[in-house]
Amino acid sequence: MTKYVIRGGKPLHGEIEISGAKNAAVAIIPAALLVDGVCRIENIPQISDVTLILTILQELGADVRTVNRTTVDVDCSHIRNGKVPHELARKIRASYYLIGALLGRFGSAQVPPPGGCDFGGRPIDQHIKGFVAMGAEVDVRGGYIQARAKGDKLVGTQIYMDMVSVGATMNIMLAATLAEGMTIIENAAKEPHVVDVANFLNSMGADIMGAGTDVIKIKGVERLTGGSYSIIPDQIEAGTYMAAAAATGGEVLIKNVIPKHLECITAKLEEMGVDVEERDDAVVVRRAGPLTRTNVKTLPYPGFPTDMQPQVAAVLCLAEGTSVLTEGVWDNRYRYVDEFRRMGAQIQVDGKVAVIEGVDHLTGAPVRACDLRAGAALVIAGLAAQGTTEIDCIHHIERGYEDIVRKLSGVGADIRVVVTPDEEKQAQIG
Ligand SMILES: CC(=O)N[C@H]1[C@@H](OP(=O)(O)OP(=O)(O)OC[C@H]2O[C@@H](n3ccc(=O)[nH]c3=O)[C@H](O)[C@@H]2O)O[C@H](CO)[C@@H](O)[C@@H]1O
Ligand SMILES: C=C(OP(=O)(O)O)C(=O)O
Repeated sequence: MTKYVIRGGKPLHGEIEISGAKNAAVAIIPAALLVDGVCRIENIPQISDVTLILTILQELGADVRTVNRTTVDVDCSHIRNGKVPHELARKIRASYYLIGALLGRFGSAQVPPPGGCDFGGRPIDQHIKGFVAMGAEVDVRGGYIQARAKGDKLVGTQIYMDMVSVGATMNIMLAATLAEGMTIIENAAKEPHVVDVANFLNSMGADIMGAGTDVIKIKGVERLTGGSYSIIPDQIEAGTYMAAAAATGGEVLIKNVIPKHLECITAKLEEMGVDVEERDDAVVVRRAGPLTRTNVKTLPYPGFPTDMQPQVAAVLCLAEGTSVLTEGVWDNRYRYVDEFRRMGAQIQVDGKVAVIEGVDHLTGAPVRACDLRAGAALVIAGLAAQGTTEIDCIHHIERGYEDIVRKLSGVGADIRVVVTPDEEKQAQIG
């Protein structure tokens, strides 16, 4: 088994460079399926979710060429509309974007239900409602979501989302790009990655207006041709390192960010006594004094992101006083709390509300990452804790953080990857 071993208690000092956004990349790569030409995609994060989604595109016949560490050329001119393989699709949530993209390009799609972090249910009824409104028939047969346009093409229409859904907004946008006429998404999600996907599609020849507001208008076009596009920096990766600096103390310059995207996180850290200085494309996070309690509720953008909820919980565990954390997006995103308790955290959970009693210090312990951000939160807790923390199931963390060990070591953290002898032996045997 591969673990992270962290000897905590060291304030972080130095600089960290943020990679491209996971949640934009895993939608932009499937969006390339709509393009009849070469898309050069830059600032791609090196994470396992990206590798997987690129592999799925290759299985569908896309030509994927690595240009350099963060750039790929994706040519989907000659793709087939095959079934998306189960074993790949079920490993990630973002495989659901293949439904919108293939349906938009070919008028039909066969994609297994998605995977991703387990927060209770992760329904896709709003995605399906959108496809159906545009003239598709959708059912589940033989373990596949089967979607087919009744006519030759999908037809634009007005779609009112029952709740703000990032995934459904982007999936409908993908399906509508090559549809006939105008699609209007009302009550659309406004996340930075929604805007990024719209900008990517527009740069390839789409006609999308209003991304970043709650009404998005997509005028269908005949064809998308190639181009080049650079993915935005990862808001959540940046927020995670901001939380790490807040929890450990010290001073960290976090580079290659869009400070506007971080304001929801910055505001909460400042309430907790952390100093955040905004620069053009960087933030400096400093903490010298004690952390103070606050309340946090996760909400769709520009609210506090649910993908930062476990990481901010790690900081609140060390804040003086009682903090109330409310999860406003998912039913069950507190599965990590038992692992925090192993480190001495005092947290009570009742439904969507967690009450956190700050403690003077956490202590290192063997813990397990149950999902991506829960794993990142354990890293933060381990960095701040006294003693040694061993985190297993780190494959969850590697779905979404490029080079986390190198980046943290670069700011003075004592964190190592340890492969247990059993695994080493297996690797030698081949
Ligand atoms: C609003 C929000 O913060 N969404 C996050 C969510 O997006 P993701 O796309 O996974 O989730 P959604 O935004 O779609 O879900 C938001 C809420 O809507 C509900 N829902 C969603 C779709 C649907 O068809 N039916 C339905 O009921 C969900 O149960 C959830 O309560 O995880 C992504 C990856 O971690 C993040 O990048 C997104 O920022
Ligand atoms: C939950 C996340 O990812 P996914 O939806 O891909 O599981 C995340 O990015 O925080």
